[in-house]
Amino acid sequence: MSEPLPLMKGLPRAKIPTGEPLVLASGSPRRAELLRAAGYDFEVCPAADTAECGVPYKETAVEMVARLAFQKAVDVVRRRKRSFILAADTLAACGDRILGKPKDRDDAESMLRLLSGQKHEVFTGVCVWSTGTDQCYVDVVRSRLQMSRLDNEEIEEYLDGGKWQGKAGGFGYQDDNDWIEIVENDSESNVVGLPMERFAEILENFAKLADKVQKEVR
Ligand SMILES: Cc1cn([C@H]2C[C@H](O)[C@@H](COP(=O)(O)OP(=O)(O)OP(=O)(O)O)O2)c(=O)[nH]c1=O
Repeated sequence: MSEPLPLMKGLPRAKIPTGEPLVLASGSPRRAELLRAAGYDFEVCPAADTAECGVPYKETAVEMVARLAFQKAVDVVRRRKRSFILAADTLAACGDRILGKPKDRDDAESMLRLLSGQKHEVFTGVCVWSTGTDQCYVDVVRSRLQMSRLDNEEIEEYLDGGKWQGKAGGFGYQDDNDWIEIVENDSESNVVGLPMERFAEILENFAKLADKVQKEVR
């Protein structure tokens, strides 16, 4: 088995406040790996792709990740009894462009060319929901990053390797090259899909933070 990445070490863990089983409402291998590395027991129950629908007019990246994390949680809440559900959504943003997962290699290439040499941001929206107490909380964590200037050869080689697939912005911070530096909010786990430090804080303060959800929302 390969060594865990340095960013998977020393991650915080907190107790699930309601005692319900933790359910990860995401098919992201990174999120599962982060939770596992921190020592959480959990089950994976990904939200349906249709939970990521809707293109509201002039939505900001913060609004979008919050909405998508909430929609993914709702989708799984409808199917689960007595669970503590965790959903998330990650997007990159550069200038006024919001970058999701690339549709194909060409899309990934245009994202990489846009990010090359640029400061940019990664936002992760997190939604936690107790089905027992019907309480829910949504939060967004932002990290600022700097991408090195990439030459054509580096871009082609990265694209050929296929690691861009399934990653917002077409690039993985965890992929072993040193192209990206975090310049603000040093949460590596946030950048790769789940802000573990914030998640632990939310669990510790859930009773104070969470709002009661109207039953009709389900
Ligand atoms: C910016 C960045 C994102 N990512 C990943 C995290 C997420 O898995 C993915 C963004 O896509 P998401 O839509 O947030 O998540 P997902 O499709 O993988 O899973 P699900 O919808 O079931 O929750 O990009 C990295 O792995 N490394 C990075 O550096």
